[in-house]
Amino acid sequence: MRVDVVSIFPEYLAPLDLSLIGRARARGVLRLAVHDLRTWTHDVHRTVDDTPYGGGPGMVMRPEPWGEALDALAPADAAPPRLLVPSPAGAPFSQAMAHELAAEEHLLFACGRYEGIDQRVLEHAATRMPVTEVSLGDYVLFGGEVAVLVILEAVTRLLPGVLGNAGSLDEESHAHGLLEAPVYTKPPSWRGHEVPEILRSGDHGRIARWRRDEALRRTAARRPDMLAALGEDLDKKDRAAL
Ligand SMILES: NC(=S)c1ccno1
Repeated sequence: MRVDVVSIFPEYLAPLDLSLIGRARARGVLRLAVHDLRTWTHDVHRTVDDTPYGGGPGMVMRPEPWGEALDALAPADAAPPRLLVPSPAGAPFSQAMAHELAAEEHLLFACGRYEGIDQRVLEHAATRMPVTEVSLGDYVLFGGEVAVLVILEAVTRLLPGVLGNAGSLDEESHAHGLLEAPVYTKPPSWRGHEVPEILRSGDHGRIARWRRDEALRRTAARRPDMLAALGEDLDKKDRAAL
């Protein structure tokens, strides 16, 4: 997978050199490049923003640098990337979207700052590539860079060969519409707290059932919306756990 990130603070993306993402890059599983938007400015002050039409507080990111950046990174003679623009006004990011993005060949992230990017940049981009405004949640950040770190971590870990134990993906939260069950390791007793006996029984059938029941109970308590979405997918044993 190829990923390009455009930002006025490329150093914000430095964590993408670390840990499992850094290793995926070193192995060529992820070909990632971070670009400074000011590369595509031409004035002495390398200006990327201006006052908003219609008045109001703050500044808006000018369309010209963005237009040239997208022309350079998504040339008309190449397969178009999927353009992702982190924004509080975006569609909610989810594990399902992470899986969708993990199947893409080329992702292009545009990190907005100030009051945002001139809307015509997204409108023009949409004439030649898929554009998705995406939100991590109902809150406002200084810009899109932190959201890119989160999204890229969620996506990269789904790429083949990145996680040492791909089985981890099967039981984790949101893998099958439920929150994951609690996990335990040695010692069996710790400060008066015991590991559930079932997990030390060696009975893998009963252990699997216990984990499913715990996941159902946790989901019912913390995310009833997720449980409701499962609807008919719950069988009699599932309903008995609730
Ligand atoms: N909620 C998100 S993703 C965001 C981006 C910029 N500000 O908030």
